[in-house]
Amino acid sequence: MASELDVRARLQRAGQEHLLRFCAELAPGPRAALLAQLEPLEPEALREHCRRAAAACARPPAPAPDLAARLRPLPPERVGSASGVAPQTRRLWEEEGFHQIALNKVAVLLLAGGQGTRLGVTYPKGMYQVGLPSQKTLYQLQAERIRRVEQLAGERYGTRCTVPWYIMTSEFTLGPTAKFFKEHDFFHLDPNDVVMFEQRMLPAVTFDGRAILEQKDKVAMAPDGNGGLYCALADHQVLEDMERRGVEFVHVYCVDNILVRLADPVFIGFCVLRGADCGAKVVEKASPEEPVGVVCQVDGVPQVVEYSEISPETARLRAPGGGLLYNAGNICNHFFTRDFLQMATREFEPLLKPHVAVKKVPYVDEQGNPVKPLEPNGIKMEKFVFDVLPFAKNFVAFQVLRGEEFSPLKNADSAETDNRSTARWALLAQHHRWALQAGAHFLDAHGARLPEQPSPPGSGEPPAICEISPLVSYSGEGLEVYLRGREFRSPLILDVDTARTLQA
Ligand SMILES: CC(=O)N[C@H]1[C@@H](OP(=O)(O)O)O[C@H](CO)[C@@H](O)[C@@H]1O
Repeated sequence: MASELDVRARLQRAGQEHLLRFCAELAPGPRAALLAQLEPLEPEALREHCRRAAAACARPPAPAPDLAARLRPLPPERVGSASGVAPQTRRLWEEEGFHQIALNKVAVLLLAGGQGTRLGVTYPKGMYQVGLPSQKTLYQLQAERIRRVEQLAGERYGTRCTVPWYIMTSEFTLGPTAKFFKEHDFFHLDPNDVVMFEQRMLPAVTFDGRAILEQKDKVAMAPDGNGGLYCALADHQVLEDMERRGVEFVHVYCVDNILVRLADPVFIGFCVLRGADCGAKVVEKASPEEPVGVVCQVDGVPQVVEYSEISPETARLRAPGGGLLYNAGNICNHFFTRDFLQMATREFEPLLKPHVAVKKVPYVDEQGNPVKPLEPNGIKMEKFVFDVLPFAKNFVAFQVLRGEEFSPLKNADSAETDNRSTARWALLAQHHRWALQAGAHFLDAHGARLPEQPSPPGSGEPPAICEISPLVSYSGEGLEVYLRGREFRSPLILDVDTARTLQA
């Protein structure tokens, strides 16, 4: 363990010695904890971090004034579409994706280091359940989709295959996530194929460049953003693990989208056949104000411009056809080749510019009293996972249908959108649609037929409740054998056992 003297000398070099101002009065335990927290902070990096934060704060807030003039939509040749192509083309992409999965060349990587502040929970978002009849959590849905996609690929190619699941956590989420997976027996995945690793934390900084003490014995730290991925991959030799397993293609996604298609064979196949090193799934933006990044070009180079960094005027611009000019909403589903990730960790990461978020950060005042600020007082610096896109040699975007693939859980129920109810409805509406397409009919409690029009996205609870286990169907496939021409009382939970009974 580092001595106080040692840590003090390092902090002096970083210009952050004030972090030890209560050290003398701390009991041995808390003092050791504080020193342990401070020890890993590299003096030069800490100095630079605090300087950058203060400098960024001194500039006028985003968006950059000249951004609008440098922005263009992506050229159509860079964009593929899951729904707008001939079925045989889609099948070709899907087949290629399954083939790569069957060859054990595909992994999924979950970004799960966030704190769920907007959602208002103190535990990792993946442990949240939105009130489905099955009470499954986001983690369970994701685990089951992995199992199903492995099964589908395995059946097609007569092999047993594995899609390893890499999970990037943070100091906040690693402990509870690991415990949750153990308690749930890794949702019947092989624990060797679930690899958790931790992203780094960075101190929150005041507007004048001083790292903030949250308690006398604790620095206010925040995860370094989902772009912390690249440092974390290097810190924990994750790419070496991928190489050992023969993984070539990685589907990176964020935890909160209840409809996420893990290792989506169509997306993977599209990217592989296009020879892409880097890809992003997009949906049509729901409105100019929707808080999603836009995939576009800046100075002719593909990039995501985050919702917090585009001006409302630019977001509202219309294309000649009447739709939004910047319509490609980023759903935080990315494709990377392992080679590209290798270069990202070695070469591109140091070039990524951190983004600034001004936040209310609890602190201790000069007397050591804890203060909960009412106004923003601190800066958190984050890197974004998509900021490596401009380095891609061959970037492609892939447009998918919102109702099939995107319903994020961001907010508490008091918000109008992207909350627990909208996520639950999106999944139930999708499964209702799949069941109708497979020829099912639904009855109410009195035995009367329920309406058979699939409800449009965003229209609340579907007329019949039907939840289909991802272990039974990944994207609506294979349901006819259980459902065609049959009547079911709502609610129907089509899990593996029910499916077996129906088939018999
Ligand atoms: C840094 C980053 O990845 N931001 C993403 C991410 O936003 P958050 O508000 O950070 O959850 O997910 C959005 C989709 O849900 C996507 O549109 C956006 O660009």
